[in-house]
Amino acid sequence: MKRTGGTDAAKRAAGETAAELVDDGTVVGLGTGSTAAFAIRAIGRRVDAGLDVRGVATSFAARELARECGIPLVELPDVTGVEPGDCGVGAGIDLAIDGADQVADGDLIKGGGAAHAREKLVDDAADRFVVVVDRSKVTETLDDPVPVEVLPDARGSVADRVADLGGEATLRTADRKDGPVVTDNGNLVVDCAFGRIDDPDALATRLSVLPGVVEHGLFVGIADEVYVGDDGGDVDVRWG
Ligand SMILES: O=C[C@H](O)[C@H](O)[C@H](O)COP(=O)(O)O
Repeated sequence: MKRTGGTDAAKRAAGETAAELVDDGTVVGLGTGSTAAFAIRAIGRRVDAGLDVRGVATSFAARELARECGIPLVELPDVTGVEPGDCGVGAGIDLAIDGADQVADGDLIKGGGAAHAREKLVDDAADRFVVVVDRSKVTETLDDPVPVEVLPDARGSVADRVADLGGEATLRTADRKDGPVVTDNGNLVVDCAFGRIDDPDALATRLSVLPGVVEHGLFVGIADEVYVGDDGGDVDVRWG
């Protein structure tokens, strides 16, 4: 679920500071959401000024924004290898910059924009994954609902299994669409409320093995640093 407390000034500070980390001649993972968008626009301005970079988009929305900003794009298999037995021989992703919905002790909940499956692929493949958030996202423990992308036919069975785990699943719908939200991958999202998540790693493992789950929004042990922006334009680097 999206937290709406953060200001644009704080998001801009985090996103634009992280965009300065992009080195010439590298491949950068381009995150999804309003905070990552500040980073994408800043990278676009650096490309205009001569930066040589290739981007790997984490969603349809990130791809459209990167195109608009003039960032040359490649697909994930182009940089990770695509032939059988060839995985990992490509250039790889040097740096990924992406937002989050909640951060506690360096672990994340993502997927407020239903993009977490591809985000996890790209962010995890990066040598360095930098998260960009405003202060409203940082909490002591994770306790927001966890977005879970499911195969459409599995929405009921996953909801039942989530209940067995002590959670409550709600099929995500959108304000301006009849019916459920459909992800970029053609799947559905159930938001699973567990209350306070004391052991995110254990919950991540339990969710991953449920039949029909494509990907969940718990990012445990994946982030290298979290750039936390505030309204005054300062950025605090945590868990680095
Ligand atoms: O699916 C969407 C992503 O995980 C976003 O990175 C996340 O929702 C944060 O977005 P925002 O920066 O707009 O709060």
